[in-house]
Amino acid sequence: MTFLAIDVGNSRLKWALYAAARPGAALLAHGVEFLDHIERLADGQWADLPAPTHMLGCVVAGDAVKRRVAEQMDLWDVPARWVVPSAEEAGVVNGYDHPSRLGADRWVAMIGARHHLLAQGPARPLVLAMVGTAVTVEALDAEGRFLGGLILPGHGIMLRALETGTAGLHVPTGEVRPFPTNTSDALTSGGTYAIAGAVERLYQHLRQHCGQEPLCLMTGGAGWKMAPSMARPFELVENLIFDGLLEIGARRFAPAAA
Ligand SMILES: Nc1ncnc2c1ncn2[C@@H]1O[C@H](COP(=O)(O)OP(=O)(O)O)[C@@H](O)[C@H]1O
Ligand SMILES: CC(C)(COP(=O)(O)O)[C@@H](O)C(=O)NCCC(=O)O
Ligand SMILES: [K+]
Repeated sequence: MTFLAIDVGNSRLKWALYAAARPGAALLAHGVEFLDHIERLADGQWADLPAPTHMLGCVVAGDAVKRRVAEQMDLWDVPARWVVPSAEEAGVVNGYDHPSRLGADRWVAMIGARHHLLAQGPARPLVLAMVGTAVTVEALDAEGRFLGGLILPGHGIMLRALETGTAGLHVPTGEVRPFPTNTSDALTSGGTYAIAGAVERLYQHLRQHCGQEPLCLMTGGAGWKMAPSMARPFELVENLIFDGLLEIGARRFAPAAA
C-alpha cells in the first residue's frame, strides 16, 4: 500500500508519497511544483514513482487547478480525493459558522497540529500559524474544538499591495530590524511584525478564553522566515498538512477489521 498526499496552495503544489496511509509512515518521495508548472508532473517528478494505491489531497486554489492535478494523476489508476471540511474529523471539531466554507488546508493542518500536540503530552489549547501565500492563525481549545481564526495577507501580497498603492515604495527586499532606518527594511519589518502581532493577539485571546497556556505551532512554506520574529517561541513543524492527511487517510483507508 502506498499513499500520495497532495497540498495545493495558492502558490505551490506540495506532494509526498508514503509507504502507508498512517501517521509515522515512511516517506518514500516528495516534491514541490509552482502552480504554473503542474503540467510537468506526470512527465517529470511523478514519472518514475511507484503507483500510489490511495491518494488524498487538499486544495484551495480553485476547481480549474484541481482538474489540472487530476489530469496529471491519469498516469495511475487511483482516484483523486479531496478533503472537504466537515463538522468533525479525526478528533477536531469545526466551530466555523459554515464548516464547509473553511479552507481545506486550514482544516487539515489543524488536524495534523492537534495530533502533534497529543503526541507531546496532555491536551492543552493550541495556536497554529500557517504562513503561505496568505497567513492563517487558528485557535483550538484543549478539547480539540476549533474556536475560530484569522486570515491576513502573506509577505508577498503585503508588499505588492504597497507597491501598487503608492508612488514611492518600489524597493528591494530588506531585513527585519527593531528600528528600520530605510524603506526596504521598513517594509520587510512592517510585514513581518504585522503577522507576528496578529498571531500574538490570537494567542492572548485563546489564553484568556481557556485560562491555560496554549502550545504554539507554525507551519507553511514561509514559516522559517517568520519564526525568528515571533513575540514568543513557536515550534516550526515542516508540513502539518501532510501529517493531517495521514491522520485522515488512516481513518478512511484503514483495511476493514477482520
Ligand atoms: N523556495 C521557495 N520557493 C517559493 N516560495 C518560497 C520558497 N521558500 C519559501 N517560500 C515562501 O513560501 C510561500 C509559499 O508557501 P506555500 O506554503 O507553498 O504557500 P501556498 O500553500 O499558499 O501555496 C511564498 O509566498 C514564499 O514567501
Ligand atoms: C485563507 C486561504 C486563502 C489560505 O490559502 P494559502 O495561503 O494556503 O494558499 C485558504 O485557506 C482559503 O481560501 N480559505 C477559504 C476561506 C476561509 O478559510 O474562511
Ligand atoms: K497552504
